[in-house]
Amino acid sequence: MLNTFARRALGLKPVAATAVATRSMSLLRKRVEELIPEKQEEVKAVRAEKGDKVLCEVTVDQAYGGMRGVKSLVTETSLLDPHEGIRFRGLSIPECQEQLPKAAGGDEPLPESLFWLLMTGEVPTQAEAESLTEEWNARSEVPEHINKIIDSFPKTLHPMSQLVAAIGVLQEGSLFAKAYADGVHKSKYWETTYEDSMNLIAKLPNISSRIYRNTYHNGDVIASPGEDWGANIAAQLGYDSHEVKELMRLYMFLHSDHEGGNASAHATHLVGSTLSDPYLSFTAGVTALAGPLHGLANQEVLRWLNVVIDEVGGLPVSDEKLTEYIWDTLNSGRVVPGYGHAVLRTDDPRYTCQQQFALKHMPEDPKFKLVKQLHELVPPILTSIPKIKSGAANVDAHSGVLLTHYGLTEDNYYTVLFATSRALGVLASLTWDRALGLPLERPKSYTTEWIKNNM
Ligand SMILES: CC(=O)SCCNC(=O)CCNC(=O)[C@H](O)C(C)(C)COP(=O)(O)OP(=O)(O)OC[C@H]1O[C@@H](n2cnc3c(N)ncnc32)[C@H](O)[C@@H]1OP(=O)(O)O
Ligand SMILES: O=C([O-])CC(=O)C(=O)O
Repeated sequence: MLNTFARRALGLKPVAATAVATRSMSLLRKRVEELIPEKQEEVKAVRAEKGDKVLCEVTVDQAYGGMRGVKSLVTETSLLDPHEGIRFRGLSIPECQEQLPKAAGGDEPLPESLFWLLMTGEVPTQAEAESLTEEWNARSEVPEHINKIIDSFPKTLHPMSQLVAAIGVLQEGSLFAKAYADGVHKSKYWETTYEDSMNLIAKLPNISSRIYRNTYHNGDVIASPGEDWGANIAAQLGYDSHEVKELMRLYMFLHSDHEGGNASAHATHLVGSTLSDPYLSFTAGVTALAGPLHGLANQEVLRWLNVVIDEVGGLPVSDEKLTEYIWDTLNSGRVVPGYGHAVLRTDDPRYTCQQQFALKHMPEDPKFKLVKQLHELVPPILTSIPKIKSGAANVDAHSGVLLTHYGLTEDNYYTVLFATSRALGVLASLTWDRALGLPLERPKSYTTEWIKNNM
């Protein structure tokens, strides 16, 4: 059922929300509302005390070099350490796995509990996490005319392009855009940013799974079972087992956020800084994620593995042949997908966490064994090349084989799952951008001519 704000924005008659939805709808928003004045004061005090401190100097090389290492963003939801990996609001991946509420009978954190953590900095109670499950189910309906538009997309259109287009159309329901057009006071921007974010996140399982079922299963769309967010995604893709639901909860938790400088988070933040609404801002993040050096690398990894397997005539493959293939890739001017990182300098803990899932659920899977073998062979080769700063495995080196194991072999769909998860992090951040009144982002650029003449 659409919530009252969304129905109004879509020109539909408001209907009474269920008692459950009304109760739960207030929980997270109420907590965020309580936290905003505290956080605004904190930021004000930090800026007053430390506003003139220097975070870093920027060299000409950094300006040409993709701003690597330039410290110039503030993002509250997570922080990346080059050696330790990501911490979500201070909690490492194992700490989240231990502390965050789970589904009944499950071992992996509910994405709902992670979203609560990202939004508030607090570990939710089981009841708080479950209130989000209820709330997202209550907000999950996609208007029928938008479903029809999604159904009209050709199967040949890349699923990421379908996702961008679908979210672009969903934007007609943006409460932020409407409130802005109606002249809302800037102190209230966060409220409709929050509502749009919640509506968009709630609808993503319906949208993402519809794209999958249309593209690969002749439009045989599966209705939401109304379980938790991760379980709904698994079920609507066509996987009803406990194990795939667990995998989907884990996947959605792991891919959600990676501080503010990665291309999808930064793109969402940048576009959001123009006061573009959450739907349009998120499409910017999705298009960034669709690049092969970023999220699409998970698709590229699976393709790379499949080409290796075809070329060597099946598994297992010897270390010698694999080494030869890695060098062929490098010598032909291509990257080895799933390895290297702009910030991380050791194995990505998201890789390690997925490996633990595989060891528990699918230790004998031949492609998992190939991934493990590559994990031994690729890093020393890459680190033997002086220009490469890290040869370590990143998150994308592993995710595809987990999905493939359970039968989800359509690799050009994988990044849609990544994007669905990434919505949790970047939309939580966007809500805080509005709550803290962050301004338009607009760094200064120079020409080469200027640098030659002035540096
Ligand atoms: C969710 C994510 O986004 S995780 C990352 C997913 N992307 C991939 O797995 C793609 C493969 N990896 C890469 O292309 C890179 O390691 C990136 C894009 C992730 C990081 O790039 P950078 O920060 O520029 O890394 P770095 O400083 O080490 O790059 C220096 C050189 O090494 C190369 N290099 C880095 N990693 C690799 C790799 N895996 N294979 C081959 N070459 C590599 C770069 O292409 C660059 O070459 P160039 O100077 O000729 O352009
Ligand atoms: O941090 C980065 O640059 C890329 C990455 O791993 C992510 O966004 O998940």
